[in-house]
Amino acid sequence: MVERANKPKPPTLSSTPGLPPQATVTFSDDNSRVIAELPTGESVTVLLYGATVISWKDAQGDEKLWLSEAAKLDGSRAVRGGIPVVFPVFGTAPTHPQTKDLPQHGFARTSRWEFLGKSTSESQTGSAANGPAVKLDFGLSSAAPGLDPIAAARWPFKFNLIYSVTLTQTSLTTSIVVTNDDSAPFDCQVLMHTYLRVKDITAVQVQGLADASYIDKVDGGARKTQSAAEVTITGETDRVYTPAGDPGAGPVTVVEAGRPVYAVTRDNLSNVVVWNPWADKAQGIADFAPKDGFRNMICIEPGAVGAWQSLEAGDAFEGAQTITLLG
Ligand SMILES: O=P(O)(O)OC[C@H]1O[C@@H](O)[C@H](O)[C@@H](O)[C@@H]1O
Repeated sequence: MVERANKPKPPTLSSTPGLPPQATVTFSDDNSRVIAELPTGESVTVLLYGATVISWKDAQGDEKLWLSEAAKLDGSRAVRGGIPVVFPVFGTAPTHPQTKDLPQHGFARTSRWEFLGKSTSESQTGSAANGPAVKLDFGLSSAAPGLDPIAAARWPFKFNLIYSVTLTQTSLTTSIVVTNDDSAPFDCQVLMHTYLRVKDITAVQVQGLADASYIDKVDGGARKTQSAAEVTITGETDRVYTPAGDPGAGPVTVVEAGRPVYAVTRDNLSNVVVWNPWADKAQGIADFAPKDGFRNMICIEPGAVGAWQSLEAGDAFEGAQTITLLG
C-alpha cells in the first residue's frame, strides 16, 4: 500500500453538476488513484504516485496503454507502463551540475502527487459537439509532503508542477506547467513517457518522423537522420527525435497492419522519443512482464529533452501531448 500522511478517504462516486443527467461523468477517488468515466464508457485511471496514467480505455473497454503485469503500483518504484512523467531530467545527466545527482528520469514519477480537482466541459471537434470531456488536475511542489526525498536532497529548487489529464470520447491529453518558484534560475527537462498498446510490434509503422534528426542511444548516441518515411521496430530501439519545424506542425501517427491507430500531437514539446526494449533488454528489466510484452507496446514520448529549459525565477514552461484514437 502507498504510505499516506492522511487517513484514507473512503471511495467516493459523484456525478457532475452542470451537465445534463444523461451526460453524467462518474468519478472515483480512493486517495490512491482517481478514475473518471464518460457516460459513453471511456475511462482513465491516474495513480497519485507519479501522477501516472495507468489505464485509458475506449467505450468498448479496450485498453490503449501498456502496463507491465509486474508494475509496482504501491509507491515502491516508478510504474513500468502507462504514462510516467519525466522531470526534471531525462535519463541521467552526469555532466550537468544541477541534475547530475538525480536518478534516471528524475523524481516526478517517484513522488506522490496531490489530486487538485476535476472539471467537465463539452468537447468540440471543429464546430461539432463531441460529448463531455473531463479534466483531472494534479499538483506537485517542492513543499509537498509526497515529494520523493531524493528531490529535496539533490535538487534544492523551489518549483511547482501542475499536470492535467483530459479525457474525451476520442482522445487523451496530458499537459504540464512547470513554474520556477525559486529566487534562482534552474534548468529542467520534461517528457511524457507514454507506453502505447499495440497488437503486434512487427506490424507497426510510425509515421511523421521522416527527415527528422535523431540521437540513436542504441548506437552510442550517434546523430542520424530518419531517411525512411516510416520507423519500423525490428530490434531494441531508443531514439530521441527532433522533428523539424513547430512542434504543433504535424502528428506522429502509429499505424498497425496498415491501419492508423493513434495520432500523437505535441504542443511546445520539441522532441519525440521512440523506445522499445525488444527481447534482451526486456529480459533484464525486473518489472517488465510478460517478457514478450515488448511485442505489445511502443513508447512514443513527447518531451522537451533535446536542450535544457532554463527557467528564470518566476518563469513557467508549459507543454502538452494529445493522443487521438483513429479508425
Ligand atoms: O527503465 P526506465 O528508467 O523507465 O527507462 C526506460 C527507457 O526510457 C526511455 O525514455 C529512454 O530513452 C531509455 O533509454 C530508457 O531505457
